[in-house]
Amino acid sequence: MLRHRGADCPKRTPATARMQWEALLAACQAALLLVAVLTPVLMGTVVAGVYYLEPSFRRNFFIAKAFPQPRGLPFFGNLLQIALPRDQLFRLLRRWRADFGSRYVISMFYMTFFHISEPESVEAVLSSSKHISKGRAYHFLRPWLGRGLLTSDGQLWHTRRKLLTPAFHFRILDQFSEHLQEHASRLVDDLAAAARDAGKGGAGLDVAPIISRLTLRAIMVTAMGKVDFRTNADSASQESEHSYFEAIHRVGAAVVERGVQPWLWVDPIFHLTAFYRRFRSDLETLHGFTSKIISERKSDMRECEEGDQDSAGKKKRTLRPFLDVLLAAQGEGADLSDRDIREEVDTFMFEGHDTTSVALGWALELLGRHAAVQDALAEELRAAGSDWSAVSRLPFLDRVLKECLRLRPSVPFISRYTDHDIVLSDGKVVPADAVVNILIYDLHRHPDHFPDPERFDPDRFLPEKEQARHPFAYVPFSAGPRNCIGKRFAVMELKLLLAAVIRSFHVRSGMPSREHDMFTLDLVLRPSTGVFLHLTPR
Ligand code: HEM
Repeated sequence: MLRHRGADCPKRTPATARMQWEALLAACQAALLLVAVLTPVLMGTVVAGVYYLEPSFRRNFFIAKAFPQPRGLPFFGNLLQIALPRDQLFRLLRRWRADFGSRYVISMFYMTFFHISEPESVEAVLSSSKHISKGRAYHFLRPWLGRGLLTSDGQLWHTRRKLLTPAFHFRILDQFSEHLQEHASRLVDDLAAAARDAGKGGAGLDVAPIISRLTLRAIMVTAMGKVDFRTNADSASQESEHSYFEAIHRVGAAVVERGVQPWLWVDPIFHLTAFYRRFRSDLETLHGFTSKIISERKSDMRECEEGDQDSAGKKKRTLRPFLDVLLAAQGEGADLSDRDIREEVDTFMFEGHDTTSVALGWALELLGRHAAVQDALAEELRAAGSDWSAVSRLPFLDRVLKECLRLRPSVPFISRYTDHDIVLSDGKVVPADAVVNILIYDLHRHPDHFPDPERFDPDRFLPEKEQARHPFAYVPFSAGPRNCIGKRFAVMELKLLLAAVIRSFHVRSGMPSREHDMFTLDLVLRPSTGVFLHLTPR
């Protein structure tokens, strides 16, 4: 039976309404009080739990007190200071170097990070065969690069490094010089065409995408054996190259942004974000691009297999380029799955083109600010002629390139986990199990080792000056057992490309004059907007 609702309800007088309102307020206050009491208790429990479970956090926290630290908040540490866009973050790191020196720490929650940029500590970390595990930032590269040479450690890293080192032997590099010279001429043609289209006005031409395209093709033709890229790529290939670059830029940015937002370190939380959906689709693009390179090379190799045997039908022992080394090792039964090979190809495609691309862009930009150095270099190149082996030995070109990589190191920071305590000469200790970030950008500006550090002066690398300097004051390719495996390749490529461009153009910079405003924090020293140059044919 239906009843009329109003019949049973007590009448709502102003007094009952006030009482209900007060009860509601009291309930809210109680709830707020509960939250206020419980939150610190909960946070305290988490912190205490982590400290209890992980004694190294506790130990490092106290040891770090000997180092200067930017003032942060209790519990959060410096977290809120680093929650910045990446270009501002780049400048913040420079300010911290100016304010706190070349050894300081920052913290986030219970974690401490040691920032170093002076040769003694850098040597202690890099020269050791013990501190070879990579820091936390590299974990975020794993979905992309897996356990390739850059991100792996332990026995796996040792085995792969041994397998791949011969792929960068100087005899192999000699074979590459012809390909690289072809690419150098192509770069000059592409720049000339783009400069004509861009005209003379404005900030000039953004050379970064043109150089990236060229260095990507150079690594594909040489290390990956993709010889069809010697000729002009068709429009489908150009489109997939373009998507590859865009995906690399976004994934690099995502890795840095994840690194400064600790809540995104937890995979299940990261996977809930829109950020992750974009990241996953970029990974598909990157992995699709490299898988195609591998499958094409596999079928090319099957076709060439017979030519690989001597007259007695035995396999010839030859030095092979990078991808062939991996595929041959797999064919001979090495413990290398298809996925392992793809992870190495992803690693070398990225390291092998993005580093050289930013290095060349920044070298041209620096020369575009220093006309006298540029003219002296052009004169040395003119006198040398076009023979590659002569170019590789030119002393001024060598010094110019070194100075460019000092001021604009392609890899501005690297990171390690320490294996054991490192006692520094002043008695301070960098403890075991700590994350040490080596700020190469700041190291190369240490005023004790590079007086008037912002001045562009290739003569800092005259032989007598180099010999007098601390060997770990200048490490653009890192140093010690985990140094850059592609250093010789990179130097050869950069010398050839730089020589070709300077022989063909007068270069003038179109960038803002304030140095640190041009960069954004990334895996490589990426420009915030582009690398703008005015190019005039010589
Ligand atoms: C200007 C060019 C380059 C610069 C400045 C550079 C710099 C570096 C640095 C600083 C590291 C150490 C990274 C770390 O410790 O986290 C490194 C490692 C590495 N580089 Fe390069 N690199 C360049 C070009 C290349 C090229 C052309 C290749 C490949 C063809 C390459 C492949 C690698 C690989 C695979 C590693 C990891 C090595 C290992 O951990 O054993 N790099 N590079």
